[in-house]
Amino acid sequence: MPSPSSTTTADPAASAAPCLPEDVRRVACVGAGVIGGGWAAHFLARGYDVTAWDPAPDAAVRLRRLIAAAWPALEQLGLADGASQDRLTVTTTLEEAVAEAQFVQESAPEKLDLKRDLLARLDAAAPAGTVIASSTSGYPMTDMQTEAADPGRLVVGHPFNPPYLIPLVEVVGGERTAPAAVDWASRFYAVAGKSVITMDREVPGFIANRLQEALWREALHMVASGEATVAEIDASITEGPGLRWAVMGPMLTFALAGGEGGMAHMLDHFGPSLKSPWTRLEAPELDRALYDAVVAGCEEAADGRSIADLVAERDRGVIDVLRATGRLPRSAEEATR
Ligand SMILES: NC(=O)C1=CN([C@@H]2O[C@H](COP(=O)(O)OP(=O)(O)OC[C@H]3O[C@@H](n4cnc5c(N)ncnc54)[C@H](O)[C@@H]3O)[C@@H](O)[C@H]2O)C=CC1
Ligand SMILES: C[N+](C)(C)CC(=O)CC(=O)[O-]
Repeated sequence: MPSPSSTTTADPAASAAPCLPEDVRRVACVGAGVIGGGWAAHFLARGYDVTAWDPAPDAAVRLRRLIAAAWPALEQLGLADGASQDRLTVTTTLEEAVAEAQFVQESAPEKLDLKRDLLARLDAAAPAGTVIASSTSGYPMTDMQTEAADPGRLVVGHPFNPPYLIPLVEVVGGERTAPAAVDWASRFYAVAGKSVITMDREVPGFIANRLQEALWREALHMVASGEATVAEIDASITEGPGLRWAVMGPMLTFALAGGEGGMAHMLDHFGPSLKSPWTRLEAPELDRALYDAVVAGCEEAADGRSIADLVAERDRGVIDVLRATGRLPRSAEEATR
């Protein structure tokens, strides 16, 4: 859990927020599907009180089921003192959910008009100054903050699925966001156990999603043109570059492709031959045939495993990778060293 308020000093950069990031105790999660539920699980495991609201009639049941399914993985990661699924309150109105929130994470469907209206409602209902973050996977905050009375406190806090296991969150403001709100959110996420990349401008697609989109575009293109199957695309990453990327990003990985000469030799050696792939890449048409091929390919790849089976398998695998790469202690003995 974050340290108590007496150990922190006032920070003028965050003076608009009602409390310091280290002092947050109550977080609201608005929208409680895959990502909102994942955020709720993360914040509960970190010892926060969580209030959640979602308009779907079965939302509370779904949310509690998602958190219960995530909890074994979270126990392996190590729960904060006092962390409990019982610290979740599912409210019947949005206003109740955010009334006492010290931070709000919005994870509603990716529809621009919906986000605009919802962020304005959250802004009207949340305590003055409380920072409100959107999980959007691509809308610039400038486009979402248009209806809010206090757009200065609205930021993007883009997570990766599942937010309770993948450390990264990308933080960026919009044209009308106060820089102090971006700083506050970045600090809060770090206190709450996330790895934070803070952008100083609205990068289209943020950073990680922009990279994923390039890969995904090519994957779809290859399926559409019959160049590769869904299974081959997945295996090409899990049996190939994906193994390296958990250890070292694409830049340092390719620096090693240059041997002793590092990136300079890699560029001298391969640069001219790499230019042709960059210039021939094009976006595929997501037509019915491609849609069906990708869905059927994924069903075949799942080979009878349910979504719940795959979630559990992914969670176990990610925890193993976090351990193997030293991001988590490898054993109970190492944890106490
Ligand atoms: N699924 C993913 O891998 C990722 C999604 N995101 C972003 O997270 C956000 C949520 O996406 P998912 O959780 O995947 O969607 P989802 O469809 O699983 O969940 C959305 C939830 O929002 C609720 N909802 C509908 N209308 C609402 C409203 N007016 N106010 C509040 N809640 C409402 C729905 O009942 C549903 O439970 C989107 O902005 C998405 O781009 C970000 C990172 C990864
Ligand atoms: C598919 N997606 C664009 C919604 C994915 C993300 O935004 C991040 C992730 O979890 O990979």
